[in-house]
Amino acid sequence: MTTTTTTWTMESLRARLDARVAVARARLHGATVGHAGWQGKTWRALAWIAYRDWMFTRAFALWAAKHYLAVILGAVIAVSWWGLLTLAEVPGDRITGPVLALLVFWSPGLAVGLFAAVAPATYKRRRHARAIARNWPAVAEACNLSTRRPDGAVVISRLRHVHHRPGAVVLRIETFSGQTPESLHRAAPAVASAYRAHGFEVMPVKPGVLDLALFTTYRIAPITATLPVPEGANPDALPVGVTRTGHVAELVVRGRHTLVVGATGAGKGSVLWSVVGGLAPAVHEGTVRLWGLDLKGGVELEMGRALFGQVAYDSETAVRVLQELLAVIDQRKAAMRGVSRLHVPTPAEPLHLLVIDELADLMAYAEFEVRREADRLMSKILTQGRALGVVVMSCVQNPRQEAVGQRNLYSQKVALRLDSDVEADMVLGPAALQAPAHEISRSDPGTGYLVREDGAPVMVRFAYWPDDLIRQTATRYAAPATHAAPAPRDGMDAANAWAAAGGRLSVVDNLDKPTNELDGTDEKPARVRKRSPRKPRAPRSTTSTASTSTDSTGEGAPS
Ligand SMILES: Nc1ncnc2c1ncn2[C@@H]1O[C@H](COP(=O)(O)OP(=O)(O)OP(=O)(O)O)[C@@H](O)[C@H]1O
Repeated sequence: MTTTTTTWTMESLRARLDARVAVARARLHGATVGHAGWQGKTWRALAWIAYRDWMFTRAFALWAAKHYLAVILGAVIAVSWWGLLTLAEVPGDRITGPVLALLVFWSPGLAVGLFAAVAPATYKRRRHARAIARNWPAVAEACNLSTRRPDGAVVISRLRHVHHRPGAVVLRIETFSGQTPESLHRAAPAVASAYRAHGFEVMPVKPGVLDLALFTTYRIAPITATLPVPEGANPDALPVGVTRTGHVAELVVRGRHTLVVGATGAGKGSVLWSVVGGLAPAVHEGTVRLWGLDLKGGVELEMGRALFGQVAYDSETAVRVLQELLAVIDQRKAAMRGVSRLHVPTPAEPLHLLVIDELADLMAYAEFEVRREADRLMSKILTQGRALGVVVMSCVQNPRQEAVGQRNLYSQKVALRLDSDVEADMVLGPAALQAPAHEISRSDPGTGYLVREDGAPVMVRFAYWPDDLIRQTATRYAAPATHAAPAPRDGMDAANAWAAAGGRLSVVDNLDKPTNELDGTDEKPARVRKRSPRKPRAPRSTTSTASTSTDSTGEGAPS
């Protein structure tokens, strides 16, 4: 009881102290550099001078500490010289000579100080790089990047150079003869830990040489998307955000199924719209055709409805959409047999991308019959569609088996913030070690790990797509009428977008049609059987899909 009271008191004291310090800092800031007008400008100028002065003094002091003999010798010579001149009462100037002597000994330190004052950031980076290089032999030995030759000499992997990128310091490391590149990969976590990095990324440069990026920050600053341009809409390298090294993060859409997993509020919308919005110019051009399933009643997709050919907002329609997509696969199979092994999108034969927002609504929470049919169709699409130009991007909150039974059929994964390490492991498998998605902060929505086919995870901050931008993109790049234009709905975004885009399909044409019906489609709607009382089920070991085909290339036989 006493302990609780003490803890509470200590905590409340600390909180009050923190609050007071924060208020005092804010006041000081407001009264000095944050002040508007000439007073603020004067304070800012003084702060600038003080900082440069501090950098000069610090750099010189560090140099002097290292070269203390030169410093002492210079001081002794200068003082002695001046003393002798004074004692001997030599007429004339007694200062210039001793000062020049001092400068001769101290000039390297003064030059370093001047450099630090003029370019403080570069100075700091260089010092950091030198410290890393200095520690490298010890780190390399401790991380098993060394070997002892028969003559007793110790050979370590060579650190070619160290350079800085925004948020990261990159070590270029070279193998010694007899060492495999895999050993460098294996040692990467230990090296990152030795340098107290927030994370790491391994990028092969050429045989035997790789770049090891050590992250100096855990966060990637948020970015907001802008209206996409046609040059960017490349399904082979679609820009979707930024990496921790400040590079543009690119997602391969063609030939890959993508699974996006993230807890609620993790930013799945950012991934979805980065892909859909990024591809919008290609959609408009006709080389990409979008299909959408949004069983949350269209809350997400309706905003950019004009970009989609077909959408389904309920599970029965979703099954029909899946059947139509499977029909595309069957047609393509016949057309491509013996001609090509990877579909090349053209306006006549576009890349079909099925976007599913909340996969669990279809695969786990729908009626049993619907679930079973959806599971069968999805398995076929996932195993056969990839090379035929039919790819899937599924977003889901819960990565557990019943929700994403086919997760092994997705060739690349995006793990946004997850609730536990078990979930990270479930989604990413062995890559979870390098991609702790459960450690992503709640305050960083849109941040996640992209794990491509090669299994190497890259931390990415996906671009944020505000609602207005989505509407604007849908208006500017609406899908062609041949992509089964949406039937305008009263008061809904798609209708507005479509009308603004020129309404290539007249409202009247569509009035009597169900929203997502294809023109000229003579397919019958999916037969959804009424649910009968369920018999007690025998326990299942695994779902049929996962057990029959785990071929990550997606070319295995359908279940
Ligand atoms: N890339 C981003 N940068 C900054 N903020 C973002 C980003 N992505 C999302 N957010 C913020 O996080 C909020 C939640 O994002 P979003 O709706 O996409 O999450 P979600 O994973 O789809 O959640 P749910 O599964 O509950 O629908 C957004 O309203 C937005 O404020």
